[in-house]
Amino acid sequence: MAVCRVYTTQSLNSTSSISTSTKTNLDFHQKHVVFYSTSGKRSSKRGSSSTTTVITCSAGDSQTVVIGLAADSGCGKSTFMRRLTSVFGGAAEPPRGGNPDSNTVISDTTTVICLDDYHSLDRTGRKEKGVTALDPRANNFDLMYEQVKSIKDGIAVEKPIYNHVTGLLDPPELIKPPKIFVIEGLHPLYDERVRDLLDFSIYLDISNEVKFAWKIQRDMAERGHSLESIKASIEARKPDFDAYIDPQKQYADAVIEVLPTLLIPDDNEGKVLRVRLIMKEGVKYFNPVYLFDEGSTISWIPCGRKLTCSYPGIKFSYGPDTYFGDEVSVLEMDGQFDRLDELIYVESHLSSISTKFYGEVTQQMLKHADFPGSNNGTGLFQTIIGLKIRELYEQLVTSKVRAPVEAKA
Ligand SMILES: Nc1ncnc2c1ncn2[C@@H]1O[C@H](COP(=O)(O)OP(=O)(O)OP(=O)(O)O)[C@@H](O)[C@H]1O
Ligand SMILES: O=C(CO)[C@H](O)[C@H](O)COP(=O)(O)O
Repeated sequence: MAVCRVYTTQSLNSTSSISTSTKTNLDFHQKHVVFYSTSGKRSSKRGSSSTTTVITCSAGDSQTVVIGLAADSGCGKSTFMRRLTSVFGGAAEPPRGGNPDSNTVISDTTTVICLDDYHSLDRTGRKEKGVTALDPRANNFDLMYEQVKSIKDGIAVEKPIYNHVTGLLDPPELIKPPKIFVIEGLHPLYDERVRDLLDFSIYLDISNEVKFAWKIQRDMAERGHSLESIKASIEARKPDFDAYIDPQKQYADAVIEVLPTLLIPDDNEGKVLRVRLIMKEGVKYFNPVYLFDEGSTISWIPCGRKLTCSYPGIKFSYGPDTYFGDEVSVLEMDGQFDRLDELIYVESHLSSISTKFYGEVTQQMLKHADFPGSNNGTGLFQTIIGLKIRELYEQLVTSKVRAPVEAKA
């Protein structure tokens, strides 16, 4: 039996609204049928209005795994996504022939959407109402929930697009259910209904000092912003970041925390990083990585004959802990690698890293040696989480395939 959803999109000036209803037993047999009946004019220009009705159906046999990646802007989400899609193979590109300013990235197996597309207020609308994009009032969580649920149910959706170039809400784009659907952005863990749809979630927790250093590097060097304007933008976002973004980390299955190094006393350069991978215990299909001996508390300096280290060296730590009242395992790396090919030495001492062959972590890291963070724990832990997501996907799919067979027996 097909399950169909009917979307009616209306946009007027700086706001947009999409209403949905679900219908079963409709006589649609194809998997992702999309019917458009458009009344009014579809347009991205301010001051115009448009109405679009879209019906999408699913045959009900989908196996989409949904992953949430939360972080503030400029905290490495895109870099992480490039590492993740690379683990699954194939190139990741924006939708072909679509809006050139689309925020979506698609590969053979994964579709990554940016939750900025659920801003309900455009740039002018936010300014008029005096709210930031981090404020839940500037975002449409009902639609986010409806559409993530549809994709999980195997139903294609017409997702809005927030255009970062113009600051306007553009006409929607068609998103078909992929094998792995990643929702990345400011609020993937904010709304309980959306949170409950996630098969796995990650929060990138970048400390203020490091965030500032990265922002300067990108926005000054690549975007021509002044130091004062970067400082002002970080300060202006801080109250809403503290109120709405940061608290989401308590819900994440894995948190990658990035802090200044402890190896250099009073370091304020922000180049050498202490990175902590905080992994919740008891998450289905996710077994935390460990160093040497599962559950023990370990401190390890790998520098010496097999790993070349210059000042200030490298220190790993591992052990059990609690995080927001939950039991977790924490793997920490402070310092940076001099020679990435020697990472194999470290990899061989890590267990439960979900590789398919010896040295796969090192291979992935070498493949993307030019990505930011490849010489430290950010790149290492993002790569490992990518491999864990691949394993989780494979186990989830296997369990779904087995379930009906077992039920019959
Ligand atoms: N691991 C890292 N080490 C050093 N710098 C990094 C790291 N990750 C990201 N950066 C810096 O931060 C910038 C932003 O990274 P990226 O584009 O991946 O973040 P984002 O969260 O997707 O940003 P936005 O939401 O603004 O698009 C990069 O250009 C780089 O300068
Ligand atoms: O926090 C952000 C997430 O990327 C952006 O600032 C937000 O989406 C608003 O975008 P813009 O600044 O382009 O209007």
